[in-house]
Amino acid sequence: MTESVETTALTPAPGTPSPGTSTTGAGGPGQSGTVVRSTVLKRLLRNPLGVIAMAVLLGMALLAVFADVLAPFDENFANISKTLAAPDEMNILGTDSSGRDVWSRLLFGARLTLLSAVLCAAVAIGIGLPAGLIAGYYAGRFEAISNWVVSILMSLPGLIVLLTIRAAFGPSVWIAMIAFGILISPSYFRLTRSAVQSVRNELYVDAARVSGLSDASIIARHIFSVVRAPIIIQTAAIAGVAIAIQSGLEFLGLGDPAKASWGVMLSEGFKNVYLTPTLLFWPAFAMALTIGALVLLGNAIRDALEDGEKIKHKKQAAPAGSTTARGDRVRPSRKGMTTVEEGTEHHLVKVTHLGVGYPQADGSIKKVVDDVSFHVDRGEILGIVGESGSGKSQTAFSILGLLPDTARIVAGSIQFDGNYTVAPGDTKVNQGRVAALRGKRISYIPQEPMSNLDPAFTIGYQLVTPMVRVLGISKAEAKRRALKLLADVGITHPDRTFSAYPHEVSGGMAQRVLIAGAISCEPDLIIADEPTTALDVTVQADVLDLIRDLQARLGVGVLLVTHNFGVVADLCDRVVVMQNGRLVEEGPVREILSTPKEPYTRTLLGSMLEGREPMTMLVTATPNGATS
Ligand SMILES: Nc1ncnc2c1ncn2[C@@H]1O[C@H](COP(=O)(O)OP(=O)(O)OP(=O)(O)O)[C@@H](O)[C@H]1O
Repeated sequence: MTESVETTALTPAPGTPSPGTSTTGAGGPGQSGTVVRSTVLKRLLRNPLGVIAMAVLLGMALLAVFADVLAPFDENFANISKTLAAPDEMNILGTDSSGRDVWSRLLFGARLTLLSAVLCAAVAIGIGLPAGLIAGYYAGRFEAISNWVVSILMSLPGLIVLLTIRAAFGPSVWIAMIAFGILISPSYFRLTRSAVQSVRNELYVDAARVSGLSDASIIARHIFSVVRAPIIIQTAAIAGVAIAIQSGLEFLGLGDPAKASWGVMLSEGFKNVYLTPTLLFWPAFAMALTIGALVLLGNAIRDALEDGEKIKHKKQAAPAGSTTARGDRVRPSRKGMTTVEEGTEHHLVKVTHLGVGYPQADGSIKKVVDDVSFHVDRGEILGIVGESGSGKSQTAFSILGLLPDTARIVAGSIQFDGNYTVAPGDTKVNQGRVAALRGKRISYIPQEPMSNLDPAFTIGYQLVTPMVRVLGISKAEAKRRALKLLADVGITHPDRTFSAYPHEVSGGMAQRVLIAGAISCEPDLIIADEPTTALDVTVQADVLDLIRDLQARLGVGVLLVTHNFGVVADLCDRVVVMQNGRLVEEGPVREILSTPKEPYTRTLLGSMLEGREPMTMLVTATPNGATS
């Protein structure tokens, strides 16, 4: 997830297992090459059909662009003494019933026909793509209204609408194509919206949000990349349909007779089909060639995108971790402490009587966090422990400002470094304030490392981009820092991991990458949500060691969400025990472990000692908070 920057040099912790020993993939031993993605264009050029299609379309485009130069006559120049003439030196494809040169009209017709197809596709994309992106990403009211508009547009009889527009505005091909573009924009809308919906809730999108990226950046970087390919394929098909529709209208005699187009020529040829069949053949041939090339190109692009990956062998990079990980830690001056808002006690994070709830169908609000208070200071690790569904993540997400839209703050407040991100009486987290903190002063280590990395980008890219944006450093500098960070978190071959895609590394290595990203902006607070749950047991200890080591070196505050008291005992200074959304007990870890006061804490501890993980309800809570 987070991708940001570390300016310090970290020394691996004594006792930290040999980096990379527990990982596979890019850093795995014995790997002789790295999987890389060849570009779509290269794959397209290797497909003969793709090359033919591109050549045909390029040829058509060149003929259209240079029509003025290549055409021996004006499109409407008529030699009435030479009608329906056979091909000769002057008129290489003959003349039509008005004595106009067929070759010249084909060239000018190509210009009009291709431009009108481009206009139609541009209008459809211009409306459908942004609307689909917004509706898919934000959902809510915009999506509901868009769905209505789309349904209305789709229920309109297209041909009748076009005929009406022709009657109202005259035989303009441009107006007809704009109207047709609007009529087919729902196809782009629906395509885009469903593609966005499929990734909207991916963890790497949440992770990008946590790393401080704005919605616009997330859409441009993570969401748009998902719809780009289908849009290109669809455009090839739509352009072909636009040519067919436009020519069809003109064939019916609804076009502008003053302009040469393939449709007008078809109509003219049809009238004289018995006298000069070639008049019909040439525009039909040009249309078939162009539409066929568009269809083939769409297929070739689809094949190129589905063509997976190839193995590119390259020299093994020398291990960099051992050397680059060494060095004295120079922690640059931290952002100044902000002023403490009046009437507050200063802590790094202070949660006071927090309540979070979700409105129910009957109008009531179901509280999932109820009257929870705790604080985290710099340099300490606070654990929030509790069984599944006890409200740990909802509490952490309240601090991160990542609660779902439907969630309500029903009570209490949250302060970060003295300033309210949820002020008393607020019903929502102050997104303006939290967005400025996320990725910079608050970072997040997620539960599932793999889902929090965008599969479409290399690990290096995902580390470098936020550094460039947040720290304002050059790409080269960001790359240098990223490589060092990767070495610092115990990755054996930072170079190789840097250029690897997420699917090429193991879960343990991905979690190390995310930890590198989380510390890269020197945050004041790291929120780690079950950071080891998704990992192999053999890797869990490594990752916990790493978090402990980094926390001690950087002096940051850590809020560790876990259901596992073993992890708390291993890592935390203080612990908060939660059950059914309420805080059951709080105190120093040693104290809670040795003399737990509450029965629920004892049960939770008991399950740990028995080696069970308390993932399910252990104790039934009574309404007053007591346990049975
Ligand atoms: N979007 C939502 N709408 C309604 N209820 C929700 C929503 N998200 C979470 N909840 C409820 O909030 C309660 C607390 O959930 P939370 O995710 O904080 O639990 P948790 O202690 O972190 O559990 P886990 O370890 O399984 O993640 C649960 O009962 C859950 O069903």
